[in-house]
Amino acid sequence: MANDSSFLFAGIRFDRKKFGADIARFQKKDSDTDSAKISSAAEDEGEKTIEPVEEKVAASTTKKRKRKGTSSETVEGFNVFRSSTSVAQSNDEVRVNEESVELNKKTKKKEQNKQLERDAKFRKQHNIHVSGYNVPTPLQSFDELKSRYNCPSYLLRNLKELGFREPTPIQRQAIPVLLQGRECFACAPTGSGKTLAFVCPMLMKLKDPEKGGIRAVILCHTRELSVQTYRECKKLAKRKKFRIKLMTKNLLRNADFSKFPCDVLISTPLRLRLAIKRKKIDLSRVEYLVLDESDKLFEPELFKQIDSVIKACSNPSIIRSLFSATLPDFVEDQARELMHDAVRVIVGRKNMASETIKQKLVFTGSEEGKLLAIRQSFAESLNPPVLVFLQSKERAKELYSELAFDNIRVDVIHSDLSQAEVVLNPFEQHKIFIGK
Ligand SMILES: Nc1ncnc2c1ncn2[C@@H]1O[C@H](COP(=O)(O)OP(=O)(O)OP(=O)(O)O)[C@@H](O)[C@H]1O
Repeated sequence: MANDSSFLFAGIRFDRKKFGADIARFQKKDSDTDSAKISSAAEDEGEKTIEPVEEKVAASTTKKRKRKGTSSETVEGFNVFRSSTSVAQSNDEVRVNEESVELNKKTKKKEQNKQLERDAKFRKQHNIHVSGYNVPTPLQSFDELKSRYNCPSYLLRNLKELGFREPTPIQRQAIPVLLQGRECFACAPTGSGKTLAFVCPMLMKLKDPEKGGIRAVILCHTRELSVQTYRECKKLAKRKKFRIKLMTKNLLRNADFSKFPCDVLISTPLRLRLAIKRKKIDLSRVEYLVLDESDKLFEPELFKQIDSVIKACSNPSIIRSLFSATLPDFVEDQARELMHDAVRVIVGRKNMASETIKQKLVFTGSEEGKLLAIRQSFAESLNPPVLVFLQSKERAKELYSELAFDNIRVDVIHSDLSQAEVVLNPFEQHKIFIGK
């Protein structure tokens, strides 16, 4: 229609001088008057509005042309087909892209499933049982510490020098779990290498010595165990200047904990609790907390001390781990309350002794029967060195006094004896050693 009207008005001249006042009036009224309004004004005022109409028409034609111009590329001639081809092409491309993404996803999923199967098979082979979300692949060898986790060379060298060729089952699984930054509660038999399973990832996480405060805490339920853990730590950290400290009585009494350069602190719960209460030791920077022999640590008499240590380690990104030879249900319940998204790793069967230890249950009928059975075993089959564990120090003392009069080399160890009185290596002495 606009084109038609432009034809109608073509060639007509408009005397702007003559109709200047009217033009001004119209412009004042509404500068944005649309063509409909102008055309109605043209109807009212006849010739007067011809030029604006012409202008508007021209403008609208230009606009239309412009619009046409913009669309003409796609509408005219072969462009029509070209545009539809390009749309089809881009649709094809999108489809192909989607298909390849889908394929990639499927291949990835397949590969993941295969890896899960391989992991399950490997765990079965090593008697490792895990539960928890997204448990990392167990270690095939210590070399994987380098290839998968970029383990520093000092640590690999130390492992080699200590003669550790292959990781033990607990090490195979607990190390990757902790290196992934996951919390972990682990249960593996006595002597299965649990210490290395938590010290190795701890040293890797700490990377380098730092001065800012205590960064890792290992809690052990007895002084003897804490000394042993301290020694293991020192051996593994050789060639790296980590400040590894053992919380001794002396340290507790004399140290200025406000300036305490320490990367790793090893302590019993009672000493650490005293340091928190009396010396205001700051544990808020601790990134790594290990509860070793956690079944003992969670027993009622130690629980209060553990609780205050756990509360003092207030760093929100702390990684906590529990290691134990047995995992009673009450410990597991407490561990679950304490930890977030933890992985449970059990080697062998839960609460079972090592399969390399032969066990025998002997029915003796009465208390006296026990003594008789022990004497009989010594006479028949048990060759010293032998360790005899008893429930309490009273029972240890009793058995010692009974056996001391027999013709055998026997010694006793319990907490009433001073460190000087304790002979620490019964195996060198070839004795029967009775202890609590
Ligand atoms: N991968 C390994 N290869 C060979 N020996 C190892 C390995 N890991 C640890 N050991 C050694 O095995 C012994 C027992 O290790 P460790 O004391 O850590 O066991 P554990 O599971 O903590 O025992 P416990 O429950 O009595 O504390 C140690 O002498 C340790 O040096």
